[in-house]
Amino acid sequence: MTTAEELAALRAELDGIDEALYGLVRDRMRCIERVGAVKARAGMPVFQPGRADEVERRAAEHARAHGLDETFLVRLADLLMEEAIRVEEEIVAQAGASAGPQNSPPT
Ligand SMILES: C=C(O[C@@H]1C=C(C(=O)O)C=C[C@H]1O)C(=O)O
Repeated sequence: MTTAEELAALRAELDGIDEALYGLVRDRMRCIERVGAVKARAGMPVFQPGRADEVERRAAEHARAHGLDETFLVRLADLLMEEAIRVEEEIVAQAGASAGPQNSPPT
């Protein structure tokens, strides 16, 4: 196999892995939408610091257990949470807007 062929095969493998990874990100975001709907219904704040710490801790633990760089995996978890919070905020805002004036305090 030439170097070019070897690289092409590895890059095709990477493309497949990326597709699988993006599919999991999509699944995570669908789940986040459901979390956002629950929080909107319960009037809970979107950002839950205790849970965010736990997600970071689990990422660090996974990195240590599987020989990945801890800082990298925690950054990845933070990036996923950043997007999750943006989407949840949107869902909560929409739920508030569509609830209409009956949700506002009396004037
Ligand atoms: C998903 C949640 O909401 C936010 C997003 C998180 C995530 O993407 O894992 C974690 C903490 C939260 O602030 C949650 O509260 O569970």
